[in-house]
Amino acid sequence: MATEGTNLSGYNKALLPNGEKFRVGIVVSQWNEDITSSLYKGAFDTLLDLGVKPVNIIKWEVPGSFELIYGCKKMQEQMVNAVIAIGSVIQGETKHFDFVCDAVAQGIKDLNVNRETPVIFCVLTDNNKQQSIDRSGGKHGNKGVEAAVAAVQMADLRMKA
Ligand SMILES: Nc1c(NC[C@H](O)[C@H](O)[C@H](O)CO)[nH]c(=O)[nH]c1=O
Ligand SMILES: CC(=O)[C@@H](O)COP(=O)(O)O
Repeated sequence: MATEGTNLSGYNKALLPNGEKFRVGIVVSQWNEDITSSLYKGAFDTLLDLGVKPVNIIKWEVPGSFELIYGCKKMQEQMVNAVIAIGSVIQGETKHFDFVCDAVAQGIKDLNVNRETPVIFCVLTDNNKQQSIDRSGGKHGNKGVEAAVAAVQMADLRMKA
């Protein structure tokens, strides 16, 4: 199902684990900062709503989405239960978009495969700015909210597994 017709901000708190015991690291790209700051706010506010304590949310910034790979790798070493990677990649004139998106997706996949701390993929890969706006607090909701819910669920899974 595409994002169209769903809402990225919808969740049922009663069906989710309590986040009070979790520490969550969030690595945020500075490219398209208007978009990534909205994604971060959605994630931060949702983590608090799910019981994560403010002192247990660690935020780092990196230059661009490509650097999320390295930033998340180092965040995994910070004794956190989950990591959220936040970025916004928007198609330009060249194939650079394809290489950045593929590299980041593969790099974050590798961090999940090769290490124990789950890394949540909260990277928008949009054809244009309006699609990014629609998915970071616009008509389709906020992917940062979706990412925070996934982070708490995966932290809980890791603790049980
Ligand atoms: N065009 C976008 C970029 N490009 C920058 C790269 O992510 C990287 O920082 C650079 O190639 C140096 O290694 N990054 C985004 O996050 N979003 C874009 O739209
Ligand atoms: C995703 C990118 O790197 C892209 O926005 C850069 O734009 P361009 O392809 O026009 O150089």
